[in-house]
Amino acid sequence: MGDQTLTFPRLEADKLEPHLPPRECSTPFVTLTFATSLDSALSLAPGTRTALSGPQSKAMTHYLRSRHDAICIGVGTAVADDPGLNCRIQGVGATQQPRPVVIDPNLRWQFTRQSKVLQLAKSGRGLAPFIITTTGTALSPEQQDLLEEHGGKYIALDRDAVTQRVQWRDILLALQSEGLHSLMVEGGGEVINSLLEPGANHLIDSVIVTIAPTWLGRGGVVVSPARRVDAHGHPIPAARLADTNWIPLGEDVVLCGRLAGSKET
Ligand SMILES: NC(=O)c1ccc[n+]([C@@H]2O[C@H](COP(=O)([O-])OP(=O)(O)OC[C@H]3O[C@@H](n4cnc5c(N)ncnc54)[C@H](O)[C@@H]3O)[C@@H](O)[C@H]2O)c1
Ligand SMILES: Nc1nc(=O)c(N)c(NC[C@H](O)[C@H](O)[C@H](O)COP(=O)(O)O)[nH]1
Repeated sequence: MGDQTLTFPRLEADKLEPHLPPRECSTPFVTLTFATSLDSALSLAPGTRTALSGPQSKAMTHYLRSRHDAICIGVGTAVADDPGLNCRIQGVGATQQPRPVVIDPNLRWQFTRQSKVLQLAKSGRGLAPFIITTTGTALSPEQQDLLEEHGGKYIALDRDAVTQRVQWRDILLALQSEGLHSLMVEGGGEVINSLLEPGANHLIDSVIVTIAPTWLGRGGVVVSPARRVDAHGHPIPAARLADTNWIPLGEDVVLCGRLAGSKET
């Protein structure tokens, strides 16, 4: 996403305010946010990064980062994007950077000293990641040293016995015990779809989606959570937003809301 400093106008920031974590929050506040095409795609293919946001909504994403303690992605995104995961809003200094969190249960991410997130941590323009992995996974001492040298660490959590995934509730509790009280979940597809499933979506406090005026076409990484069924086994919608606010930003529109039927914001 480039390296220049970004600004986000106060007028637009005020419109987002009802959808953001309060300045002080004790329980973890979870914001789900991503950029999507008109056909619900996050990128053209799993291993590639696709620019969807225009300049104004890109600045908004960095403004959102300035308002959260931590930002979370899955390992698929870490591998595809070599992300920076810092905040480049003008005036946000080294002490106000969000903590990157990468969910990597099987330690697929082979980060190096050259990885963007570690370079930014080294130069004081961001923080090194906390990597969520699973209990019993063998850590490489070299990777662990490299991560800790930059101020990051591994956090090992148990897998859920049924799904074999790490439960979102456990991730939030672990982050809370690290003093991280608001989390911005950025993607990718598997992370977003798993968070939108019925067992987890009650944990989402706010949803902020950038919709770009483009169709990426079939074969991309899409946001499309598993369907639910009613008592008769008939499919019903997976989730819906309530209290929506549509904010045009350049050629994009930003859709804010909360999940209908989930906890109050
Ligand atoms: N447009 C956007 O806003 C946006 C945002 C983020 C990523 N992306 C794109 O999305 C693509 C990557 O998406 P993806 O679906 O391939 O990967 P992903 O980033 O969702 O990572 C998937 C991996 O994360 C782990 N994971 C996710 N949820 C888990 C859970 N609950 N428990 C345990 N492990 C879990 C698993 O190992 C899984 O294989 C890339 O192309 C990236 O550029 C786009
Ligand atoms: N808002 C937004 N608009 C986009 O057009 C786009 N492609 C992403 N993508 C998000 C992204 O894939 C992950 O959140 C990154 O991996 C973060 O990377 P940076 O810190 O920006 O380097 N996000």
